[in-house]
Amino acid sequence: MKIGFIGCGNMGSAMIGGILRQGIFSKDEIIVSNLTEEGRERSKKNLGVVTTPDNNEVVRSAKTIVLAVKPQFYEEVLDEVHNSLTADHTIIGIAPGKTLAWLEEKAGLPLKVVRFMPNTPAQVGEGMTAVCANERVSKEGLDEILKITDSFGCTEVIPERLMDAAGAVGGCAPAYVFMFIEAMADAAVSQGMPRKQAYKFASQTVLGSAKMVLETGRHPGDLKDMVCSPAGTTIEGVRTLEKNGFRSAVFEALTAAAEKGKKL
Ligand SMILES: NC(=O)C1=CN([C@@H]2O[C@H](COP(=O)(O)OP(=O)(O)OC[C@H]3O[C@@H](n4cnc5c(N)ncnc54)[C@H](O)[C@@H]3O)[C@@H](O)[C@H]2O)C=CC1
Ligand SMILES: O=C(O)[C@@H]1CCC=N1
Repeated sequence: MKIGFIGCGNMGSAMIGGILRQGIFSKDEIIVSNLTEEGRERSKKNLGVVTTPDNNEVVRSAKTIVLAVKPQFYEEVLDEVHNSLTADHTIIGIAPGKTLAWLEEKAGLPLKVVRFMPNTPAQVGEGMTAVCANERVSKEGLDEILKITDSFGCTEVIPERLMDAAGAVGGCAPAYVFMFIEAMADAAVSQGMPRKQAYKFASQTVLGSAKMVLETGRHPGDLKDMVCSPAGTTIEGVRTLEKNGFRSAVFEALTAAAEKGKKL
């Protein structure tokens, strides 16, 4: 086995999907544990990977271990497996608030520790993942790890102090974007557009706008100005968004998410 996942729900399966698609590891090089029979069956059926109910089996079988359970279960999982961990293991935490130092302390021995902050667009190969690692991870070791995150989208290596910011603008933000898409589509439906078509318009518009920011390198405000004709329709919408505190609402939402990350 090349890599093991303890827990495999939304985020674990999104990451494994990318790893398999890019051929980083094959199905029989990935072992996944899950508490529930249903979860194991889902991983077997959708991903074709090896599954087990035993978290220790994952640690005994693979040297790179991703902790893909909810943050609340990190401590009990590390308690459960710490006797199977060795100095040759690399553990990868993907939960907000679980720092490199905390993970190493709970693992109970000096070992290589990495943090990812991925997001669910990994499922379609368009993830945005932040990565940081402790000093035991060599440059070559980090390069191997980055091949994994690159398989499901873009990666940025960042200092650990920025992980909560990355959690807000990367990990959590798809939820806010989906809310924005849903709200735009609702408005189009209220104007008479069929629901399915409204989702297509809203989603493709978000995708295209994001692509413009990435590909032109132009300031988002500049790109916004390009859309706003004098005395036109768009600027009326901009006025309404400003009146309703759109930017401030987004600012506060990401700040709340980042602050929560610091407390977990
Ligand atoms: N969902 C998201 O958008 C993102 C999630 N994350 C982080 O990823 C981690 C996983 O989140 P999700 O995939 O959303 O959760 P999830 O609930 O979809 O998946 C967790 C899986 O772990 C299994 N599990 C629970 N306790 C277990 C145990 N003791 N041993 C083995 N398996 C166990 C559950 O049955 C479930 O299938 C969390 O720490 C979360 O903070 C990070 C970035 C984005
Ligand atoms: O809400 C959460 O805890 C996870 C972390 C980042 C996105 N989802």
